[in-house]
Amino acid sequence: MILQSNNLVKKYMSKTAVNGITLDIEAGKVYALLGPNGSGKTTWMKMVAGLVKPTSGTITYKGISIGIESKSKIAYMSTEPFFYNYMTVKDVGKYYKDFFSDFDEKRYEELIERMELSMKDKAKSLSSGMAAKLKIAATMARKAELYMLDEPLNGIDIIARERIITTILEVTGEEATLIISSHLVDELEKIIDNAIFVKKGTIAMNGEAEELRLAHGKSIVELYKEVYA
Ligand SMILES: Nc1ncnc2c1ncn2[C@@H]1O[C@H](COP(=O)(O)OP(=O)(O)OP(=O)(O)O)[C@@H](O)[C@H]1O
Repeated sequence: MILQSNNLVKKYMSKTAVNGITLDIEAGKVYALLGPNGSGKTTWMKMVAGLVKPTSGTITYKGISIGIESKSKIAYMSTEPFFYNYMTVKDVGKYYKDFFSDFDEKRYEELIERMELSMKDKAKSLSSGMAAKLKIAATMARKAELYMLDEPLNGIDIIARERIITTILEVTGEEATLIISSHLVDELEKIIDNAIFVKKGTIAMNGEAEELRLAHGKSIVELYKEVYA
């Protein structure tokens, strides 16, 4: 087990965003973190990334509480923009390199090319889809152990999505662990090992994708519709 979330709770005033999530994440697997808007996916990821403090419960990464050590091994891509308008794509790479010692410039160059972006592009001139690709490239250029991508496919056209998913899987290799949050279930169905269904801050269903399909005689897409109907 690489990551353990034990009865994790996050309350904002009267709002409970995460209401007791217990999860074990295994190394080398690809997880889909599924759920409709407001179900608590982002809040859970932010707690794992060490950006939001849990109200109660514990999270350990390789047996140690989330902190400086885990932050250096976990690459988290938030839904929020992370670069400034005046930056070029190249500047974004430099900016990231300053923050993360595991940032691999060569890998960044390769990713920028695969995303069909140019180092000279100005961040402010990018379309929202291009900016989304840039964010993925910067995150995946880190040689992290665990990648957590919050809604990476949002704003990316349907043709590019499949290619981007393939790129993500190729660049991380077999050993890395991936947690991808999305409501675009059909795009993830083919590539995931495990599916986690989050509903109103709790886990509604969780397991190996193939086992879930066999046990219920349904695809993950069909299960998604059933869980959130
Ligand atoms: N900083 C905050 N202050 C108050 N409430 C918050 C805050 N962050 C999240 N929430 C609330 O917690 C709940 C869970 O939000 P969260 O962003 O984790 O959901 P999500 O599953 O990621 O949704 P989406 O798919 O829309 O991104 C929502 O009801 C949201 O309004």
